[in-house]
Amino acid sequence: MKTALRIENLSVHYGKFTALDNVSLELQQHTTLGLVGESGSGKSTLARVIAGLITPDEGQVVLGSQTLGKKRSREQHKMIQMIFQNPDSSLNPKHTIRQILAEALLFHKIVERSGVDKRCKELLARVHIDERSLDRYPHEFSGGQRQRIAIARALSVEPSILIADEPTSALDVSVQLSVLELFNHLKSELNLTLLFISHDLGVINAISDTVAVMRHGKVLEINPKEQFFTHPETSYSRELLAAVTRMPTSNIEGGIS
Ligand SMILES: Nc1ncnc2c1ncn2[C@@H]1O[C@H](COP(=O)(O)OP(=O)(O)OP(=O)(O)O)[C@@H](O)[C@H]1O
Repeated sequence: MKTALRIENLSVHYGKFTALDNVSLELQQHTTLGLVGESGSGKSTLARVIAGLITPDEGQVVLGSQTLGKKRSREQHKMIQMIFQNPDSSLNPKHTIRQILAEALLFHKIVERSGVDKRCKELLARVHIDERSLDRYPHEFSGGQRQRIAIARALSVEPSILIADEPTSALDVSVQLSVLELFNHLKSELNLTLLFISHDLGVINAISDTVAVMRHGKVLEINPKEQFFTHPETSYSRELLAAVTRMPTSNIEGGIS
């Protein structure tokens, strides 16, 4: 298996508080790394550093064979896309879905202007939204549909790595499952590498190949999913698993039984 992304000795301090403490890990190509940990453990900070939204105080992010500097090129930005808990943070409410997708497609020169419409329709089809919705505005969709549109927007620039930070936490359980199925499907269809953050171990089980556990800004454990769920390495992981009193059932491939 090839390494898609490597992070080396990352530290981030907010004043005197250390949010990331010398974190190193690797994302293997075409796999999903599920990142778990209690609130405040540094998961979002790590995601934001990888996406280039925060500059770390120490350490580096290496994409393939390129070390990403403080100022990323447009091409480097495009390769790592992020999806947030609240899809509205990436969907301009004043723009139609067509405008939202077209802006990304043209900015990153993915298609010529004449090819925008066709590509917008393909992107919507990919996330199972009716192509006739292109002239509607974000508020005209449900939360689950808005998250699908945010995923289409992220995919529009053809990234190799997708970071999803609690993308299903704000959704109803039934909608959560369909969005998770979509991520699993897109991963295999588009050969994506995923970093998927969730505090929900049921979700992590349904989506991950590998699980990493964070606490107090450090990665405590990183292991194949099966090993994490059956033979967790640290007492903290055992506590996390013991704290789960109810796991949702799923029919997602590789999901919860
Ligand atoms: N801009 C900031 N300024 C100061 N402190 C911050 C800032 N952003 C995050 N923190 C602190 O850093 C720590 C890690 O935050 P982070 O959002 O990375 O954790 P998390 O594991 O994603 O938590 P959650 O699951 O609640 O989203 C928290 O204690 C948070 O309060």
